[in-house]
Amino acid sequence: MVWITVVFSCILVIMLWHFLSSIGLVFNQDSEIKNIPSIPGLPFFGNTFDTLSNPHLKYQEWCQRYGYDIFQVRIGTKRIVIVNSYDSIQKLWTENCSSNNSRPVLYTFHKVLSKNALYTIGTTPFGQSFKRKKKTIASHLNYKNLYGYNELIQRESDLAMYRLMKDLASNHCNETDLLKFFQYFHLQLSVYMTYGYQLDLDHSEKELADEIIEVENSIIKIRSHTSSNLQDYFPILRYINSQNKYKKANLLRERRQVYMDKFMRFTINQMEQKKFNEKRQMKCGTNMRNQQSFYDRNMDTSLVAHNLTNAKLSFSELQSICLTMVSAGLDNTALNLNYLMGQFSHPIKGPSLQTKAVNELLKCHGNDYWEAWCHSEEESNCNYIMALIHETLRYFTVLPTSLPRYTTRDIVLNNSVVIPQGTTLFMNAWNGNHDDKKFSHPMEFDPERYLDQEGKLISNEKGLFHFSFGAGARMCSGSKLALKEMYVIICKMLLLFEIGPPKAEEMLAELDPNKSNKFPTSSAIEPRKFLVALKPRNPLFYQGVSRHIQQTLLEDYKLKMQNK
Ligand code: HEM
Repeated sequence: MVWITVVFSCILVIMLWHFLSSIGLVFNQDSEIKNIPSIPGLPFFGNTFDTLSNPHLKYQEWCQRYGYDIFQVRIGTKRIVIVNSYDSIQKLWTENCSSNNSRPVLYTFHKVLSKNALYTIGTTPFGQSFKRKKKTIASHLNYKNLYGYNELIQRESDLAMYRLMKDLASNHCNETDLLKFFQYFHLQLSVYMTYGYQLDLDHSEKELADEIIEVENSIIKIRSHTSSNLQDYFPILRYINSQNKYKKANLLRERRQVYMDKFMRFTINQMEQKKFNEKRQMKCGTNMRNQQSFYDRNMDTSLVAHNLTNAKLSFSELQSICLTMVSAGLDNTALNLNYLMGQFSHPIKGPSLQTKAVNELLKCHGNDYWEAWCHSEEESNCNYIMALIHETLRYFTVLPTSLPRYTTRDIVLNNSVVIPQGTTLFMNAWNGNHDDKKFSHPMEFDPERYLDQEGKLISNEKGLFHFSFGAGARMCSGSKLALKEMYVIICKMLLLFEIGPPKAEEMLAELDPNKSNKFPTSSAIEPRKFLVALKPRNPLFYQGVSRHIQQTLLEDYKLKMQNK
């Protein structure tokens, strides 16, 4: 009798197991890829627990411990190939760029957070829609188009600097955390470039800017490759406490929708208003142009205005591009700039870095502070500043595991190993950027590594100095904008300020990105808060800049804000 019950129970368990796996509730594990070493892990969980926090460091450790440069891990049901060394990343990402040009579709992000398929370009799987979106953003952010934004970048950076000077004066304190300041600058620029919308950061819209920064930052955390999204890898978790789990994601989506709709409505209204004004002008012969601010006159160049009238895109594709423009560089650009300010503020190495940078910058502009101030947005012609930027991007590696890739064809490595179509690849950008076969003393911050003996920026045939913007077909589309923003802001910060350490030692920047990472489970490195002390480098020039901005830009800016 007992044995009948046992057999019957076994059959029931097997049937239940079969049924649950068929609906994806239990283990439906990807099979091991042949000839690629596997890192030993636990039954059922695989390597999940080892990779929840600072995964790039774990991958680096495995690379050293097992001597494999490319290996596979298993996170729950999914196999992931991790690529670690500079050479292998370059080979896989650039030489096989048409085979690894997609992104994995993940349950939480693509099916829960991004209802209505509204996700950024960086998370869009390969296909016709992706191609249309990528082409549009690439042409908006290419050198030629960005050149047209020089005047805007000049104005916005001047106004941002003026705001900083005013804040320092009104707080009667020369110590500050610059992260928000850089985020505001990027946000104001990208919102205008996207929608022709000028955020009023001095008055009513500071809260709106803070809301955008907070929501976008929280979404980045939800998007972490593994740790916060275990339900992507363990389907059964999707059914446990699902209401609560997705509440936060849904709330963020709704909050995001509010400002995205606000900006879009604004541009559509402005375009209609413009048509109406043009008709009126034709009828009455009045010229409205003189009463318009710089921002009104140039709003036609915005991405939305341009693509609403030359529509090759669907409306949801246009929204997806807008989302990318608002969110993609907001943290990345600001965090890199802030990290460099931390390097500058360091009591030992910081002063010599700054002196060299200021001298080299002035040399490019006939040793004239004003020339350097007024022309920094036109050409990024100071090699040393460019080297500083690339070293910051390399050393800090804000996205240490980059963005995941998904293979659309088989990739054959060394004529023997096949990475099959449909495999997820992670780039260990941290390891590639700190690979001592490519970068000598990789854990030293040394901008000179990017300069040749004559002090010129080392040219790299493929423009690949590091992997901080990714590589290959899905490389960052905003890299030129990010470089330009960083260049202008670094020049202006250095011309205005000597950047020093704060009084309190505990508020000094920690320069090892891994030691200061506030969120080791997130996909981006975000250092803990630190302060820098700012002192006018050249007090006469400092006063002059303040007067110049008041006289030349503030009137126009106020006109725009009054007309809003
Ligand atoms: C310092 C600032 C930035 C860093 C470090 C950065 C980094 C990255 C990285 C690592 C990727 C993934 C690349 C790959 O898979 O190979 C990426 C993708 C992307 N980035 Fe950036 N980014 C920055 C700024 C920006 C800005 C300012 C924009 C636009 C306004 C932008 C737009 C994009 C887009 C559209 C993609 C997706 C490309 C694709 O999937 O084809 N990024 N970025």
